[in-house]
Amino acid sequence: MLELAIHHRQGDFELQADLTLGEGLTALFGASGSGKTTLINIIAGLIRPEDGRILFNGETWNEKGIFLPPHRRRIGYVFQEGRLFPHLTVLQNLRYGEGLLPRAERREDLDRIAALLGIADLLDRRPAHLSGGEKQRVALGRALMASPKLLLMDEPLSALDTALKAQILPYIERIRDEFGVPIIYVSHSAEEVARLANALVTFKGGRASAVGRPNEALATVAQASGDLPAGNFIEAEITAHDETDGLTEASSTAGRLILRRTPLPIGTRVRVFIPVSDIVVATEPGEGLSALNRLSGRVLAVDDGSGASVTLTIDCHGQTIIAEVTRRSLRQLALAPGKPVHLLFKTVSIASEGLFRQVLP
Ligand SMILES: Nc1ncnc2c1ncn2[C@@H]1O[C@H](COP(=O)(O)OP(=O)(O)OP(=O)(O)O)[C@@H](O)[C@H]1O
Repeated sequence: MLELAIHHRQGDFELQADLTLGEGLTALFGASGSGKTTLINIIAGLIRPEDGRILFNGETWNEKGIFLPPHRRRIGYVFQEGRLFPHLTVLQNLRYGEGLLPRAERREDLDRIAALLGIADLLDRRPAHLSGGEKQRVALGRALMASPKLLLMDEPLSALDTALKAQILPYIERIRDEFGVPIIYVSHSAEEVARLANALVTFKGGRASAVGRPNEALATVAQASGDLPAGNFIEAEITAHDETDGLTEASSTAGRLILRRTPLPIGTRVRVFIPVSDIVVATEPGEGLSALNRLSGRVLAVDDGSGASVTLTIDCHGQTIIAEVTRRSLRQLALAPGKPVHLLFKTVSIASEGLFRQVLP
């Protein structure tokens, strides 16, 4: 557990962070210049905060009069560009991280890490002869070889194109799921955050705030980042596959979801993305409709903005879902707080890229 109580000024910028970060992957999300890199540099010990307390699993890293230097914090740091040593081979780059540790503390096995990251065939090459994605996988491997207690990743995918990102994301998921090392991950991409994050910290005006319910906050994050349309994230568990119809069923607090057949096994926890624009709101259950997904709930709030459509916040058995209707529908259906409603959407509204596998700590 990482406990932070930090106040730091640099120039005109002030960072305030009072946070407790736990297991799994915590995403730091916020506009450019909002202080994300400053915070992870403070955690890493690369910046000494003006005033602050950092405790990691009970060990004091920073407090008045105490400053544990970076190399004693046992942190793995992966940057935007891999920053590999150009004169060393992949193998030597990997061994470098390990070499920083006393022999007794070396926990990681090079073969296991090289296999996990798919770099076993690259060990003799130098960074100049690697693709961008390969470099980043080696950078991940080098960080892991130092047997870190905490991994910091500052936009590790942002220098890669979409295809390469898709190639690396599963490796980051495996690190998250198989290493048991907490990860703090800076990202501008809602898609990455949706797929990877167990917890979320957002930054506004230099203030870092932990978000209690990441699924709901993710919808806002998605809109802010512009890489996903306005939508809802629902946490669910895969319960059955229907081979005949090519469908997968998942259960969630909100109700049963019918998805397109996914290869993910039964029992897998997923985060499902449903765009706001695909949800139909009805006051009757509705028969003779093709939409397979039907959730029931109650209107919590009506956001009567200025445009032609109105945003509804609906509570579906504890899961908040956002939907949009026209002003005319609002009137005709007499939608108001407290009104019971049914939400319909098609299975095809859930794109396969809108299904994010989760392993929650
Ligand atoms: N050495 C410095 N001296 C003064 N101000 C600085 C210094 N380094 C960064 N800043 C300022 O601190 C603020 C936070 O910067 P930081 O790099 O932490 O933001 P960020 O959220 O990581 O941004 P990005 O997403 O663009 O990487 C910015 O306003 C930046 O201009």
